[in-house]
Amino acid sequence: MADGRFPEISDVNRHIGQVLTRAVPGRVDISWTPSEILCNPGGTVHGGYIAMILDNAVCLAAASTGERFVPMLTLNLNVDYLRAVRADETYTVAGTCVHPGRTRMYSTATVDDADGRPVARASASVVPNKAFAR
Ligand SMILES: CC(C)(COP(=O)(O)OP(=O)(O)OC[C@H]1O[C@@H](n2cnc3c(N)ncnc32)[C@H](O)[C@@H]1OP(=O)(O)O)[C@@H](O)C(=O)NCCC(=O)NCCSC(=O)Cc1ccccc1
Repeated sequence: MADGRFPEISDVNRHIGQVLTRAVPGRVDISWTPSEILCNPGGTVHGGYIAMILDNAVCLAAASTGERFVPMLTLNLNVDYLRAVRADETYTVAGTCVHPGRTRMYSTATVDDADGRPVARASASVVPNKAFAR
C-alpha cells in the first residue's frame, strides 16, 4: 500500500464511491463521493454506509502498517455521527492506526466535509484476518 499499490479485493469501493488516495505506514486517506443509492428515506446517506467507510478506513490504516497487505477483521466499531452526509458531495476520510499491537490493533477514522467540518468519527479494534495470512 505504501508504494501506491492499493488492494482491490471486491467491488465495494465502486459501490460506495470511495477512492483510496494515499497510504503511508499507519495512515490512509480516502476520497468519498456517495451517490443517491446510499441514501435513506430521509434523503441523507444511511448511517450504515457511513459506518462502512469508517470501517474501511480503520482496517486499511491497520493494514498499512504491515510489510504486505493483509485484510483485517473488525472486533468493534464505535461511531459518532456528527452531521448529515449528502449524496454527490465529496468527503475526506482519514484512517490512523494509533496502536499497531502484535495481537490487537487500534485505529481511529474521521470523515470531514469539503469545508473541513467533522461529519463522523470512529474508533475500532482490528486483528489481521488469518484466513488471508497464509
Ligand atoms: C442533527 C444532529 C443529530 C445533532 O446536531 P448537533 O450535534 O446538535 O449540531 P448543530 O446544532 O450544530 O447542527 C448540525 C447540523 O444539523 C442540523 N440539525 C440540527 N438538529 C437537527 C435535527 N433534529 N434534524 C435534522 N437536522 C438537524 C443543523 O441545522 C446543522 O446543519 P447546518 O449547519 O445548518 O447545515 C447531528 O449530529 C447530525 O445530523 N448527525 C448525523 C446523523 C446522521 O446522519 N445519521 C446517519 C443517517 S440516519 C440513518 O441512516 C438511519 C435511518 C435508517 C433507515 C431510515 C431512516 C434513517
